[in-house]
Amino acid sequence: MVNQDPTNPSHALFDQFVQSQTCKEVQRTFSELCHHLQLDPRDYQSFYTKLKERLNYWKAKALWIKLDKRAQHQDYQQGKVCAKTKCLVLGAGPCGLRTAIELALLGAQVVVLEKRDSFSRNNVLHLWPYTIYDLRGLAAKKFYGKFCTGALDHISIRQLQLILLKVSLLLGVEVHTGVEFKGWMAELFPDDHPAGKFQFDVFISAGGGRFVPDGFRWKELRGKLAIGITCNFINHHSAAEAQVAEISGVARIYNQKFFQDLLTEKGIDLENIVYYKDATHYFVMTAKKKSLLKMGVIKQDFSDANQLLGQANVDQDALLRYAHGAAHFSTGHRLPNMQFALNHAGQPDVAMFDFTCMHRAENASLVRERKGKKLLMGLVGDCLVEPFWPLGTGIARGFLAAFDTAWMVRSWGKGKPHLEVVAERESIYQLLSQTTPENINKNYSAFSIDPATRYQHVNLNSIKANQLQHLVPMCVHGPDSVGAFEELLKWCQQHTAGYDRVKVKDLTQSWRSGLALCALINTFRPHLIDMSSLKESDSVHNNQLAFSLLEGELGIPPIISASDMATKEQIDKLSMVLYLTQIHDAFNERTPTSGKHQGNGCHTFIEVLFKYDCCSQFLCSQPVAPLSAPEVTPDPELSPTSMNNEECYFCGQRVFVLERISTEGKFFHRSCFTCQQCGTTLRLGRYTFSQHTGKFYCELHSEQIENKEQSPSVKVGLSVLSLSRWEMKPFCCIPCCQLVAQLVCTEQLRTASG
Ligand SMILES: NC(=O)C1=CN([C@@H]2O[C@H](COP(=O)(O)OP(=O)(O)OC[C@H]3O[C@@H](n4cnc5c(N)ncnc54)[C@H](OP(=O)(O)O)[C@@H]3O)[C@@H](O)[C@H]2O)C=CC1
Repeated sequence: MVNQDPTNPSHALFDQFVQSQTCKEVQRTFSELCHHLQLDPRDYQSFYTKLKERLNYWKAKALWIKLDKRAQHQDYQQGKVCAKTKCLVLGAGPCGLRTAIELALLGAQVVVLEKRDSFSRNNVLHLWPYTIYDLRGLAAKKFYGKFCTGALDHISIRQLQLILLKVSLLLGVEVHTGVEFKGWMAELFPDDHPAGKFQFDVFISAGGGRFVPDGFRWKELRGKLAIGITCNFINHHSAAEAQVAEISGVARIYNQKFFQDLLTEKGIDLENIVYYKDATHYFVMTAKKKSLLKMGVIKQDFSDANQLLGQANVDQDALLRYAHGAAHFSTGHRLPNMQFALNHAGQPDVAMFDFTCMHRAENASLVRERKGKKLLMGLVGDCLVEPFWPLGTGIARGFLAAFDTAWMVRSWGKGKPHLEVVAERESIYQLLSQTTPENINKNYSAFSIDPATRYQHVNLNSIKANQLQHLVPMCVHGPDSVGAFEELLKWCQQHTAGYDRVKVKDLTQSWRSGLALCALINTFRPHLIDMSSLKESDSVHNNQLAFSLLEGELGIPPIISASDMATKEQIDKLSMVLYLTQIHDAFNERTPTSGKHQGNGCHTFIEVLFKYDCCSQFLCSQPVAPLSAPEVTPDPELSPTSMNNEECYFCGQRVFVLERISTEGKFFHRSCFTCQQCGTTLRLGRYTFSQHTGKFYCELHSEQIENKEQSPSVKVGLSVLSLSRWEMKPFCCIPCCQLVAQLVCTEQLRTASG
């Protein structure tokens, strides 16, 4: 090669690396380059710097300029911000690799595991303008000269993975292929793989739609049956093939004649079709069930989509004929020599699937304890939100989530309290499903991992830490928290000592009769309670009195009902700790005015507890009111709901923290969470929520409701209903049916690989 120094083999190796066209080749040439330059790729902190120093080659320099520009962004703080963070990324799909790059730029040690040992996906992805800009910034064109030339706005998954793999390796990411992550117990396969020794404090799953790690919950959202077919034909790159125009999306309502002719000529009935010319000739179409049955592609009609499209019910040869016929016709019979490309299994690359059903994780992050240490977990890509093909959102939202995840890891690396890290991530996650090319910021050059550069109207605090207690484990064993509990106990003992029938020995049983709580209140507000009037046996009354006073005077809501407190076999220690902590903090604002004791107790338990993530679910959502001299004697019979702002969404009754569950931003009793139609108890991971009616349904009735709501006179009405149920809010606001029809149908499959 003319451009390289013939005396320097590293230049040739570098060229080979840049031009490699398979995953294996990239890994091999990279390893040879490292070997030649005497670089250890595991030396992640200085690998990139040393590589730049040792590879004095103008072609490489052009690449460094691009990567340096990105790396110098202030968000990364010169790669120091996550210097102590160790991240395991599962999946070397486009989203896993894109995330890995950002984590490496933050200075983290990053290991990627991928169970496949080759990149074999021919399907073509539509790229939103910002993703094109982003990939250009990562020197995509240096690795793939044809990247988005002219008006092209798509790329094959395989090619995209190759680009991202190369950038990842250059930035010091360790990528292992042919390794499967088997879960926390079984860890890796093969089980003796060296990556099994990697100790990490951040785990990012980018394993695609089928891999969701333990701890994350999914929502399944169903729309109208829609059957997608993808197929790839070999691109021989002949002049005749070059002449054939791409179809960036043709929908039935715009070209009735085209679809009618296709039906007449071939018996193929489609809603729409897209054709992209890339490494392959790639087609994606939505086919009507009736024509698939008629053409013998689907053998038997079933109402269940899984059964309908199950392997046993599909005639593969008929499917090939169907796909071939549609592709041939739609390109005006001008594509010569149409041979199917092969998929990773060596079979003709044709797939038929149901894209009616979408999955979406309820949360994008959580914290777990693993091997005695805190582990931050996050989801990106299809395992976070399965893309709705007709909107072509896969990569665009996948990359946004990758940046958001990197922002989360940055906060983690900076030592932000765990609950706050998760709360911020979840606040940002709320925006993802509503993002469109139109409503993201347009200044692409300013895009960074900081969400404010990309989303309009970001509120990093829209979800509060106290709503996320289930995502962050409680640590009651840490030495500091044990100390804090003892200190709290001591404070309680100090301020209840000397009261008749009160002996505080612990933070649970000693409080059952309610007398200890009343004594605590009496110490600080003696005129609120006449202790002599209380009977030890009347524990429900005593507890109710104490709870009402504490809520009315201090704004501290009870965590449990008075009767449960009196009769429940077990009193939850941590709940009590946090309840008493709030009382402590509220009373600590002031010293006792009179009563048996003077002086305040200990310092802030909450701080210690927060430090150890003893979560804030029990903390009052309003600031605790400072104690003021009461004007009136509170009524001991005060209704527990009278000051209640935590009502069950279903029954309207008070829902105590300990008995409540929440989803869709609503709080309710576990027992009230039932299907609106049949009363079956619902599970958090399996229900349908209608945004129209605000009601919850079981799987069976979600379909019936959907059918009922479908108006036969306005067919797209169902799509509107479905889209709104999938929280694509901009669509539901469009009043004009025609406009909706246009949006749904033109977008459908325009960007289909999504
Ligand atoms: N057919 C298509 O057209 C597809 C398109 N895409 C596009 O790519 C976009 C981004 O996808 P992305 O989220 O990155 O997901 P991908 O599916 O592209 O990548 C995930 C990778 O992780 C691998 N994986 C899954 N489980 C494990 C495991 N336990 N251990 C190790 N590796 C594992 C998967 O292998 P395996 O696949 O063998 O499970 C896959 O190679 C999508 O939104 C979509 O646009 C993605 C997938 C398919």
